[in-house]
Amino acid sequence: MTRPCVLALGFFDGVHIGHGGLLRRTRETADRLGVPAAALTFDTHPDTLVSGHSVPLLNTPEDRAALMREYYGIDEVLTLHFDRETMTQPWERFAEETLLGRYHAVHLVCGHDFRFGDRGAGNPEKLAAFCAQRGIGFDRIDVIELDGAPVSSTRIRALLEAGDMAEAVRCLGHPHVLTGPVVSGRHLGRTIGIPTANLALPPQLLCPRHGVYAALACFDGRRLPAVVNIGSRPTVGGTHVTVEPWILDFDGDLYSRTLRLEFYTFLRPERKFDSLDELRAAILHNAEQTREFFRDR
Ligand SMILES: Cc1cc2nc3c(=O)[nH]c(=O)nc-3n(C[C@H](O)[C@H](O)[C@H](O)COP(=O)(O)O)c2cc1C
Ligand SMILES: Nc1ncnc2c1ncn2[C@@H]1O[C@H](COP(=O)(O)OP(=O)(O)OP(=O)(O)O)[C@@H](O)[C@H]1O
Repeated sequence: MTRPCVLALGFFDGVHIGHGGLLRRTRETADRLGVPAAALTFDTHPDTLVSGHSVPLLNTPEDRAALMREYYGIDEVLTLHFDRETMTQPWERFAEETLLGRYHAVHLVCGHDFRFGDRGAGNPEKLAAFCAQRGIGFDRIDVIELDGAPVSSTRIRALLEAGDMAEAVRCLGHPHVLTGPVVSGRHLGRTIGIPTANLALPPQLLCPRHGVYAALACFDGRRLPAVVNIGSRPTVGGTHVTVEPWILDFDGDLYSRTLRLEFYTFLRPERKFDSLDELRAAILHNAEQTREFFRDR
């Protein structure tokens, strides 16, 4: 960032409705000050280094940035490298050198529980005092709850692992997004009249519960209903997990193209069927459910 900006602070995995309050305030303040609205995120989830366990993420960095732009009009998403040095930096130094020095923030926005710097010593109260001393604007956004509990990336990860896509979508405020290149499958789908595109699941991403979902497939400015299987395809002896959409009302080649899937609801768990005929009948039924789901939307 080379110009002054209003800067939202956090990681923003999922870009959920809790983040939304903060990002909306960032956009409004930027408009008032006549500067760009920016959001900070990291290339690695801080908890991966802090706790030593990798955090399976809801979005790739590209999708995270796209969602912040699309839904909240954020102009610039700043992805900072997170390593041991970032983790052990005293909070004042991070605020001074990175937020103000490198990114030229003239106004900072963070959430109620934002922690940063060595041992998480930086918090909204300290940041408010730091900003007041330097004549920098500051907002701390109150927690946003749904059904009596805070919305968080952790809550949404648990919902996806349990297959509760519809509830995850309520917390997100938009469909769950997965974007990736279309890779080659075994071309068995075509032989049962169900051509599917295979999407490679980026390695750091969380895999939702194995099963069948109603989604929209987005490519070339089109948005078409798709019925998607996530799983290892036990009926045909699959070995690894794939994300396989059957894009309804589409006939064409998508190999090596980039496809964005927008997931809305879970239809059923993945199963090992006794025959390909049974599998085919189940998929046709799921396709009908998907058409029905999107009929009035
Ligand atoms: C909507 C949908 C639902 C599916 N459900 C299952 C399932 O429950 N069990 C299973 O073993 N495979 C399931 N599959 C995967 C199929 O076995 C797979 O699409 C087919 O074998 C083609 O694989 P290929 O792309 O490698 O050619 C499903 C696929 C789709 C598109
Ligand atoms: N429900 C919420 N209401 C208001 N602000 C939120 C909410 N959830 C997160 N924030 C704020 O949004 C920013 C980004 O949040 P961040 O992605 O770091 O956490 P999170 O969504 O709570 O995820 P986690 O579950 O990993 O803690 C932070 O400043 C955080 O305080």
